[in-house]
Amino acid sequence: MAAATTLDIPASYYRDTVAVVLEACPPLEGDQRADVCVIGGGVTGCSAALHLAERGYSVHLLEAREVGFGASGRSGGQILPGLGTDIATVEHALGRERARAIWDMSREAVRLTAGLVERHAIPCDLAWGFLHAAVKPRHVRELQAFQERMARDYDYTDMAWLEGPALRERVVTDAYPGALYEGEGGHLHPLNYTLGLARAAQRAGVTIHENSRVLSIQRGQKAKIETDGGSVTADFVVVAGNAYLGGLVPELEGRMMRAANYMVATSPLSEAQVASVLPRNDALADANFVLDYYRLSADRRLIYGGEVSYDGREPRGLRQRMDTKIARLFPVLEGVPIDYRWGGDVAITLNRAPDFGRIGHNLYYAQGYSGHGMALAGLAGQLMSDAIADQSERFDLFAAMPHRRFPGGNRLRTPLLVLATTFYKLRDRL
Ligand SMILES: Cc1cc2nc3c(=O)[nH]c(=O)nc-3n(C[C@H](O)[C@H](O)[C@H](O)COP(=O)(O)OP(=O)(O)OC[C@H]3O[C@@H](n4cnc5c(N)ncnc54)[C@H](O)[C@@H]3O)c2cc1C
Repeated sequence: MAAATTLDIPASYYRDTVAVVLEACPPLEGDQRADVCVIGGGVTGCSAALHLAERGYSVHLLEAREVGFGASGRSGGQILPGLGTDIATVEHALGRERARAIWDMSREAVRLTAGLVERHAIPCDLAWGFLHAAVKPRHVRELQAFQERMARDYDYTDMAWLEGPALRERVVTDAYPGALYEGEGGHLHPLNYTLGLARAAQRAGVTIHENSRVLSIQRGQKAKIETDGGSVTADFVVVAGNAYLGGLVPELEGRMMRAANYMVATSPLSEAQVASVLPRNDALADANFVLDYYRLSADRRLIYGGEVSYDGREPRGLRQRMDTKIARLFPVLEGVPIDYRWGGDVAITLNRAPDFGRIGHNLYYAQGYSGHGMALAGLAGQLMSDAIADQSERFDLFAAMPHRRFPGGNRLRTPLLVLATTFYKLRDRL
């Protein structure tokens, strides 16, 4: 019998529209044994667990709170090719050939997402179409150069530059001088997607324990992963705690910064309002460094994200600012109530490329997607599963990306990031 877990996720539109019920996920008790212990029940951890179980490994997944508690259950739900960083950063670090392989895998990540949704019949409202919108003339030049370069060097041609009436057919506002349309991008209900992966993992034989925060990992030929209720002894460990990991793995501290990002969901829009906002149901992100992004939900709410905070506290006047932004973009939505607002933590690396790696011979991790992990996290899970099964070539390609620690240690890291982001916010205004 399926038993519903109590979703201990901060109030959000996603939480109120959960459509996937997991088998019971009781807290870990006693001393257990598994081939692999996965730490973290977001997309990274659930995908790793699912792919490992499909390869025949016995897997225990330990989640500190509830599956989807982290970024995966709170995200904007946009699934996009590419990385959180510019492809030029990858080329600079690894050369054109490896950058090309990584770009191709980022596209594969989107296809993998769609494949998982289909194969496991995950009810997550997957829809296609994405607009990368210029806010100022500098963005127009940058996006057009990007389109040209990706077609020339990466055979990525599924993009169209839109402006004027062609753009207004997709987003009905005068705010953008132009936008790059990508047919390969799309959006979904991120919490239902994450829960759907977890349910598929359970069906493949994974044991999931919620309310089971890992407190320590004793390293060794076999690792012992401990919670306050029990332990799992495993040949391999997959660390998928991302922004929520804390100091569990000292080697990972300082390799990413945690920043909160905020979202609101309006009341459901009328058909007429939808036609005056996003008539083709695309997702959109603007080209600012501190970007705004939005899409429609299946029940026609505008799900709008933006605004950052580094101290975990909601920025003052958040709701008012979101209201103003929405009304400025779409005057037709002025006065439409905001029914929900919530926040979640994003893990940002210094170069904004994802950070994959192996510590010792048996601990794997993937983190720091820098706000671009909805599709990549699924691929990361699959690549960690491949690597554990001795097929590490593709995982190693990502792991080759060099990462520096944030300067300043624990005390100075946050102020430095705030300074850097303030600089980019100012730049966004130019
Ligand atoms: C508001 C917001 C909007 C976003 N929008 C987008 C978007 O539109 N498109 C996009 O591509 N990306 C977006 N992202 C980023 C994307 O959601 C993440 O990159 C992705 O979900 C990361 O998945 P994950 O599984 O690695 O981490 P998470 O989903 O954060 O999962 C980590 C899990 O590990 C658990 N955990 C941590 N430590 C422990 C421990 N010690 N023991 C046990 N469990 C532990 C946590 O409780 C958590 O559930 C957004 C993020 C946020 C916060």
